[in-house]
Amino acid sequence: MSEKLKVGVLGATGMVGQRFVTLLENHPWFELVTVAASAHSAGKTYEEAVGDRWKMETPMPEFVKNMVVKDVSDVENVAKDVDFVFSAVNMSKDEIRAIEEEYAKTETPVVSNNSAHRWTPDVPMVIPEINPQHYEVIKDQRKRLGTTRGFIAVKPNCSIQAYTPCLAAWMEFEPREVVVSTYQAISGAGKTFKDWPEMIGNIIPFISGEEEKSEQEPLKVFGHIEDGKIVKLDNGLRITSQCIRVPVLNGHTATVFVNFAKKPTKEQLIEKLVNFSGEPQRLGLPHAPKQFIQYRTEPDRPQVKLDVDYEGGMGITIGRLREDSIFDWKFVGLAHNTLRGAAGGALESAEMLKAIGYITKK
Ligand SMILES: N[C@@H](CC=O)C(=O)O
Repeated sequence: MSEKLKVGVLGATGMVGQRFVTLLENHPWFELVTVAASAHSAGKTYEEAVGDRWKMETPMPEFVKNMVVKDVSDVENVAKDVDFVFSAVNMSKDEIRAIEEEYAKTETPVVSNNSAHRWTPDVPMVIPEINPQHYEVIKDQRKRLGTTRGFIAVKPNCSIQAYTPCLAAWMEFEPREVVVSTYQAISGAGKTFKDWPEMIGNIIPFISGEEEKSEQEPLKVFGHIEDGKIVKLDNGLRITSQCIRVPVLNGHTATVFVNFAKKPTKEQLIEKLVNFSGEPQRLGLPHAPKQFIQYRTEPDRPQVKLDVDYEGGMGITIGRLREDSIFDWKFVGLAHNTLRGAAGGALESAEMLKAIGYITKK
């Protein structure tokens, strides 16, 4: 492997930013050289800026402690030293849309965890195992932005990761009506039990904007490119959801009911799940799970404590697939929300973008 690509993390002090920092320690292809955050953190060392707000299970990596945090709004100053950036900035949606475009216009690719650009029609929203073909729209986005190298790519919401891969694996059976309830960990809100003690022994039946994302984002992931824009799937697949915050640190669980146009057998469904793999597996990307979806036959799986870290938090665990009295089939899925569902998913996307030539040395 030639020289590593230099990367910056925008919003490096928040929970997703911390996850990026942790995942980038000793990355074989990428070297973290710049951390950027709000003006309040700028000028401090990373260790000082984070203070007692370090939320990862492992200690802060030594290599980042003395890096001086840059002001994320000082776009030219951040962009000059990096080949691309990960974005986990914490601003209003309008501000995020604007600043991510500013970075792209400095010819710096942006791989974003934020939702702000998910519905920009020429911005690919990719789960690399499912729809890497959507990266082709980057050439149209570059025309709009007037760039030759810079672009924005995003990943979809964490809440969809425990069931969208199943629907992808089962597309030939034509899933139609899907009813989902998600049970979402508190790290999805950037919190631990220390800073959200109200969640101990509690359930909150509302997560702002989450149900719309859970219902609509899979349709863009399953969409196609038409005239330089991604058009969402319109084949009769409809998803309805309820999203609930539960007292779990990491791991979003989903209970799912599905009707199909062509009802498959249980054996067919399981066979499709366990054999589902994509370009990340074929290319052997550093953060690609070897087995993307595991199926557990025990009646009490998936369990957060036993399964959330499957394949380093990048795999999905499915269980309890059984016939339903109203729908065709029902099952339970689990995905790690800050790994597969956030920083890990964005990192796998960046690895894919490098492997297929969209992110290169400046
Ligand atoms: N919006 C999500 C983020 C994913 O982890 C949530 O609140 O859980």
